[in-house]
Amino acid sequence: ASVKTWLEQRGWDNAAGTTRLGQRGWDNAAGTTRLGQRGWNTPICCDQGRYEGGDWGLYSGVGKTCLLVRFKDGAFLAGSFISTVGIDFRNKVMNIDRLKVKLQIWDTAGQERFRSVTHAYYRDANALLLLYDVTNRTSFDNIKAWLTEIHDYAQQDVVLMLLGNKADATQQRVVKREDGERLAKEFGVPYMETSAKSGLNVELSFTAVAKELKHRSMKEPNEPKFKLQDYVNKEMKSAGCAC
Ligand SMILES: Nc1nc2c(ncn2[C@@H]2O[C@H](COP(=O)(O)OP(=O)(O)OP(=O)(O)O)[C@@H](O)[C@H]2O)c(=O)[nH]1
Repeated sequence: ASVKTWLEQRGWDNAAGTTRLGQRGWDNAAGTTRLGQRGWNTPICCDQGRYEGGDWGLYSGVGKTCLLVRFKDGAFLAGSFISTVGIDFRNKVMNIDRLKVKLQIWDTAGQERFRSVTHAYYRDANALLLLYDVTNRTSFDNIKAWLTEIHDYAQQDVVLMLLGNKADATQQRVVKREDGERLAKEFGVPYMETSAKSGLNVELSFTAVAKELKHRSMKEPNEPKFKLQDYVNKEMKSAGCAC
């Protein structure tokens, strides 16, 4: 969709095509604007999926909350696992291309019993971070079903990223990186492996999504298209990452 269409789909008026980021809910100098309040930029971490038969399974524990806490506070939530109830919100201010941006991030519960709640939220998301757990084959196998679900319910041009989390757990790994890459390629979504425990690619994944959204809203007619996967590859390469 054109930028104009994209903005209109989100209820922004762009008649003159001249409005700028600050007017669109990107954080201002006072740090008071909330993207989420304006229908903006709300990546969700989610892990639900559907078995072939069509029933939903339980996909709790892939590390959504830990990834978010790592991103927001730079820490790893070690110890006992407390499952998210319903939905949780966290805000984080980032600097994107010299602009201060506040993201509102929705952390969804992975348990089946909360599915109707979480379902309602991803329809309004501007971006979705879709997680599986590299130590849990079922969580990976159900990504296809989850992508179908996104196709059916999320906004048509939602920004997507597939993340294989728990990459630090080398001993327990059952899903190869190549499998994740292949699946991402098949569905045309950017992909990388992350670790909430070590911090691997956590900042990068959120930054890449925020950049994509910012580029979409700010795009000048002659500006080249921002390519999320290229950006991610370049950043990983320059960090010397063999991941
Ligand atoms: N080794 C390792 N463990 C992780 C990582 N991320 C999360 N965990 C562990 O996985 C378990 C579940 O993490 P959560 O972040 O609570 O999982 P969740 O996906 O939010 O679960 P729900 O809220 O039930 O949907 C916890 O015991 C974490 O310590 C990671 O990157 N590496």
